[in-house]
Amino acid sequence: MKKIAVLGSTGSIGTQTLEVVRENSDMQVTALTAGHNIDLLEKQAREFHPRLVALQDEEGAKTLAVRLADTDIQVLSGMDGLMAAAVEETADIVVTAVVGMIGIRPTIAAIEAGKDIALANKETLVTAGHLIMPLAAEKGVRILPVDSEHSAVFQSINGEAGNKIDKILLTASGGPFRGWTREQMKQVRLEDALKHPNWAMGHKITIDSSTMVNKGLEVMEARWLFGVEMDDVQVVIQPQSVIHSMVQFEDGAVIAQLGVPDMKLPIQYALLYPERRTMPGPRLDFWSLSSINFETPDFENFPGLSMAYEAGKKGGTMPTVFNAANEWAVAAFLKRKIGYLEITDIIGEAMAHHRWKENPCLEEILQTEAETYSYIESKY
Ligand SMILES: NC(=O)C1=CN([C@@H]2O[C@H](COP(=O)(O)OP(=O)(O)OC[C@H]3O[C@@H](n4cnc5c(N)ncnc54)[C@H](OP(=O)(O)O)[C@@H]3O)[C@@H](O)[C@H]2O)C=CC1
Ligand SMILES: CC(=O)[C@@H](O)[C@H](O)COP(=O)(O)O
Ligand SMILES: [Mn+2]
Repeated sequence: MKKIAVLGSTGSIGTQTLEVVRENSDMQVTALTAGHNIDLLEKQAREFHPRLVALQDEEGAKTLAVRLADTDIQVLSGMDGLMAAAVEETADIVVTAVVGMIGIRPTIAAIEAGKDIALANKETLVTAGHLIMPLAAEKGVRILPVDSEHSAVFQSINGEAGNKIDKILLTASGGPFRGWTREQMKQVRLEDALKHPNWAMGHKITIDSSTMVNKGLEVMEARWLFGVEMDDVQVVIQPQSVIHSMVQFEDGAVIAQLGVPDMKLPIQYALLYPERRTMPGPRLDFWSLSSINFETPDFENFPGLSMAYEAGKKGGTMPTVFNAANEWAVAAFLKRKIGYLEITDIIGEAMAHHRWKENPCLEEILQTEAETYSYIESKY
């Protein structure tokens, strides 16, 4: 029996993880967490019978405890609840499906407790990869990628132990504004940015895809997961999101993973690795697929991607500034408090203002996040 804790179970990745669990009778849920969605968390708790559930919202957790009083499920709240779910003793693997760098502390706690990590929460690796990867190695736990591109790379290097990666070719859809100029993007509304061409995802990552910041975060994520340099990761626009990513080896061979855009495959692969198992759903039909296209990324009109390379190459606290500024700006854009182009303007301003530190510890990462927020709030 595979015992699974899901951090962020009410979100896009969380609910798809539970669909995978529903389809596999040898999987069992040990803990579930959410931010505020008390109704869905209660429903999930009643269906999957975890030992504990945690809600970020303290008041909501009190209500949930009353609602679940007829069960033996423990109800916790806040960061303590998230941490307890991450280290719940019976779990083998923790799916990190919370959004944002709030995931750093529970991910570190889970690794310290010896749990394998099915990692969706890319912001954690971007900001704390230099702490997490060595810790995982020391504890002998596996960091199994859930992000579709990283799962594709992981699948492409399966069986290639000992062979050096020459280049990771990280595919990007280009988002809803592919081919647009900054001038055209001035009028972008929230509703436009939330229309991803190929994937149905949570709001934050959908906005990140539209600005190409998602791809920038993914370049940094790949650098930590696969132990390569930033310049060894090349972004390739593949508008249909059919090729999920590719790896070029030293002899020039390129190995890719393809499939329909469906996150349940990378989720199941991470949970069952190295086993592949039947999965219901549509398949790629090469007879009806008219074309697979490629384009070069537009670094000028999508400065979020250039700034991500700059932040990743600088290292230290700079990826945290890049990420924290983006989290702040996307949250403000989702509340219609800033315009679309201000998202990347804010990231640039925060990076230019930052006093850089090398090799930050956890406290310094969280302090950098707080300082980045205060700087932006003093201006916006
Ligand atoms: N969606 C996708 O297809 C993909 C997502 N990812 C990554 O996976 C992660 C999750 O993305 P996604 O599922 O889209 O996000 P969602 O916004 O759909 O879900 C986020 C989950 O985290 C919970 N949550 C939000 N804020 C907090 C908080 N402050 N404390 C505790 N829990 C919180 C939410 O609870 P509530 O519902 O109560 O708000 C929800 O359960 C992100 O890092 C994203 O980049 C990577 C690849 C693909
Ligand atoms: C499904 C997934 O992994 C997302 O990160 C997706 O890749 C976003 O699409 P973009 O390629 O548009 O960023
Ligand atoms: Mn992705």
